[in-house]
Amino acid sequence: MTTSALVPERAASRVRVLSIAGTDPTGGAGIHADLKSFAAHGAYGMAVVTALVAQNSHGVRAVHVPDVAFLRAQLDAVSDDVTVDAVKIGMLGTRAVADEVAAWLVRTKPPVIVLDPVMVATSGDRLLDTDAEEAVRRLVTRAHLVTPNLPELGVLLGEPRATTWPDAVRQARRLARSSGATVLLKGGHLDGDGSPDAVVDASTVTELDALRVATTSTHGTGCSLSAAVAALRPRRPDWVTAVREAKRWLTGAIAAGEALAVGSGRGPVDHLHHAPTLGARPFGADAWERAADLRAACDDLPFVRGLADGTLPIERFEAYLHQDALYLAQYSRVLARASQLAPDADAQVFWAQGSARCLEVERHLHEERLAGARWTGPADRTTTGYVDHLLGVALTGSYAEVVAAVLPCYVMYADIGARILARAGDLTGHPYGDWVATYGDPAFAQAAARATELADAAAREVGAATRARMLAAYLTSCAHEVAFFDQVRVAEPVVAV
Ligand SMILES: Nc1ncnc2c1ncn2[C@@H]1O[C@H](COP(=O)(O)OP(=O)(O)O)[C@@H](O)[C@H]1O
Ligand SMILES: Cc1ncc(COP(=O)(O)O)c(N)n1
Repeated sequence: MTTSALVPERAASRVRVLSIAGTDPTGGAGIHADLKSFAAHGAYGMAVVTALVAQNSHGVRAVHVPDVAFLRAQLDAVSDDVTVDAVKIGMLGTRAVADEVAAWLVRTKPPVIVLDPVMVATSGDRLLDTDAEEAVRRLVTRAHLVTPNLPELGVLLGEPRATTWPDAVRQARRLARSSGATVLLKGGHLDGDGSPDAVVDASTVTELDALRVATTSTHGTGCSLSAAVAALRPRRPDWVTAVREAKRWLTGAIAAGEALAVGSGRGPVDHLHHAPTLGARPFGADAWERAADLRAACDDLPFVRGLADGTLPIERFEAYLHQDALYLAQYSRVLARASQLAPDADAQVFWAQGSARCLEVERHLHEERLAGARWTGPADRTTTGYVDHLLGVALTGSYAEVVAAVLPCYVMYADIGARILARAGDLTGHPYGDWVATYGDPAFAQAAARATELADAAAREVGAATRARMLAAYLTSCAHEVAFFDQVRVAEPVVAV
């Protein structure tokens, strides 16, 4: 008696799908690709190994097929314990393996069986013994969907490989009629601008067009597609719906494959291309690197150099401080907005304290440095430009976008402050020592690090579109920071608006 007979069947939150296939230690094809494909479609993946394959993006080096008794033990270990909603069969290797899998299918009768009749890898290496072809033909009659490429279709029918798409579709019809399986005919091996596939059964042909992606990242495409279809089918009404969805996903995965930088031959596809924020670098580090040019531009500004060595004329410094005070009064409102939108009490407190601190600094600047009627003018164009950007994000953006927009003011000042402090050395007698000490202070660096952490956390909660808006808001703020440091050489006296 199996344990499954003792335990009542529970409703499953995810489709439980099993891959029976060979391995690829570089993760592009075989069970490794299948498991990624299952996960990419929200299914719970399992795998039984038919053959161990030493391969990479250049080709197959060696194949080891374990004894079929061990294969049977793996298969039974799964089916004795787990309800299998769908099975995907890939590389079988030998006739004995194909027959063992067929016998297991007869014993367990999985409700969805997808057979990828793997014979030759993209690299040209054989993955199926010639004397196993007949056993695979028999297996086709036990499958619900079979997914041959053009050469495999020819072998399954005992006919030459089709050279045109209409010929291939006719062959697929013959296979569907003779086997009773639905055929997913794959057109990846055709020449031309398209890479069409077709779902063919005894009475209907549904063609699915797709553009051919100009790439060498096609290792494991057949594995990934058949696995995706197997994962989807239990929760889709028919084969055409499941295949259409899987193919759209695969075309995107092929297009994103090269960016993975895996291997120097025919590389794998990116199974997770549709979830670009999954595994992405933390927002703060990513945005910081993308702003490298803007940050570098800051270092060469006469204002920054003059601040560091103390040669900046005092009127210019005061003009800057006056604009800074006007800026801080508005920046404080945007930090208060971040506090208002914050997802938890810790974040709410951090932004509220930041908001209050801005107002304190602004008051302090006026009292200490800008006493007298001279510095009462309005905000200039550079200041209003920055403030308008921040207030715009605060008005229409989500918490994550507001946090991204305010972040550069923390991190760029902490960075510049620390570097000016290092360059200035001893601040005794330095005309701008108080300013340098404020932003070079480790406490300010700590606040910048905490603001970055909160931006990282916010970015983890959002989708790709919002993350892109976060990045845009951040980089716009960085550009405004550069302009702000540069304003002293642009206009003197400051132009009021
Ligand atoms: N360059 C490409 N651009 C877009 N789709 C492709 C490309 N190459 C293959 N495909 C698609 O990948 C899937 C696998 O196709 P194919 O290469 O024919 O099978 P196999 O990987 O089994 O040899 C099919 O859906 C096919 O249309
Ligand atoms: C274990 C295993 N199974 C299948 C393939 C075919 O892969 P491709 O889709 O590149 O032809 C492979 N290379 N390795």
